[in-house]
Amino acid sequence: MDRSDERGATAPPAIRVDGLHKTFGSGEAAVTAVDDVSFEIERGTVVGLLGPNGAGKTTTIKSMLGLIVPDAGTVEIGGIDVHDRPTRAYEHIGAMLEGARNVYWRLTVRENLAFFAGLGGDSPETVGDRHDALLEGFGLADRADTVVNELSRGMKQKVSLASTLARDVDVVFMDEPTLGLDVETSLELRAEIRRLADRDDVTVVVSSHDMDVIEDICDGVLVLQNGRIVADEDVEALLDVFRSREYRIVVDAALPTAARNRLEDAVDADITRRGDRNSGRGRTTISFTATDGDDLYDVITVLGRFDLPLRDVESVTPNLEDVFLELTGDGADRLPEREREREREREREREVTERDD
Ligand SMILES: Nc1ncnc2c1ncn2[C@@H]1O[C@H](COP(=O)(O)OP(=O)(O)OP(=O)(O)O)[C@@H](O)[C@H]1O
Repeated sequence: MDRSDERGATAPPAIRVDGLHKTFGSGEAAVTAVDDVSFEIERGTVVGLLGPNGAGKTTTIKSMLGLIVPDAGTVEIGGIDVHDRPTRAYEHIGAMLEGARNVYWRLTVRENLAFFAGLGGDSPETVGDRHDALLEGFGLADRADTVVNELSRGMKQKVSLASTLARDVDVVFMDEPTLGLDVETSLELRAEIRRLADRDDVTVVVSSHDMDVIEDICDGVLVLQNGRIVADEDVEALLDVFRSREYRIVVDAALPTAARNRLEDAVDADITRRGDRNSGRGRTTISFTATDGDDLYDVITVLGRFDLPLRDVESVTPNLEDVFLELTGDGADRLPEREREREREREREREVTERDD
């Protein structure tokens, strides 16, 4: 996105990380947690930092926050190098790293907000309106004078996020912001995170294992694996890449063995069959991932050659979790089983629809 100012100069990105490297320990016990990681995050966007356990997410976030000193590489926040000028760089940064544990349970909700604003150097007089708006936005207004200890887990989590935002922040880091919340509270928090970016131009970096949350609120994702970036994409662009590759074709017949063998050879198709084996009738579902532009035509040609009646051809929309698993290879062998389970669900739905027809 072009962030040029009136003089045509381009504003720096909210975050710029270049050549980050961190190894813990030495000799045989050395573990490289982050290995030459570089990326930029634009202002006013929500970006998910994803990766399997041990991929290097926490080390990356802590390096950005100055809590870990990297062996190599630079981090700039709003164009300011955090190593050279830490106080300036961190002036407008908030972090919610340990959920509800980073607020004071013996203080009231409003006292927590005042405390965290004070830590950032804001005086209570100047932040009153901001805090009223936050309390309102998070549905905490009628609990403003309640001691945090007496609140539910979801409310504590909201107080934690509100405290992170209690001072004027431009960039916010969040680690598993919705972990352990009920569905309704999770949705409220997600909406609030989205509003922060859309309305207040705040940049949000979210680390989460919940792909549903990431798909819901993030503009982009950074996927780490073994300390390296394996994807740095817009969520929609990433889904599009996979969307055009997954196909499912249903034919109203059982497949002859020769056809089955051809399809397995040609596109490594996953073939499931329902119906009466003896009569040869039934329905067969052929799922496959196209690796080049001809694969779909090849499959259709084989089906045509065997005179198999086509019932349905669809391109499958994967969700972010499928994409993540495929990118990281984490649980890759679970994919066919997940796909089969979804196909069984769809089959049940079709049967119900057909019965109703
Ligand atoms: N202080 C440390 N000393 C030694 N090794 C460490 C230290 N911190 C992290 N590591 C190692 O570095 C690697 C990356 O860890 P990191 O915590 O950054 O991963 P992560 O992606 O945040 O994982 P998780 O999702 O499990 O929190 C892991 O192999 C971890 O064991």
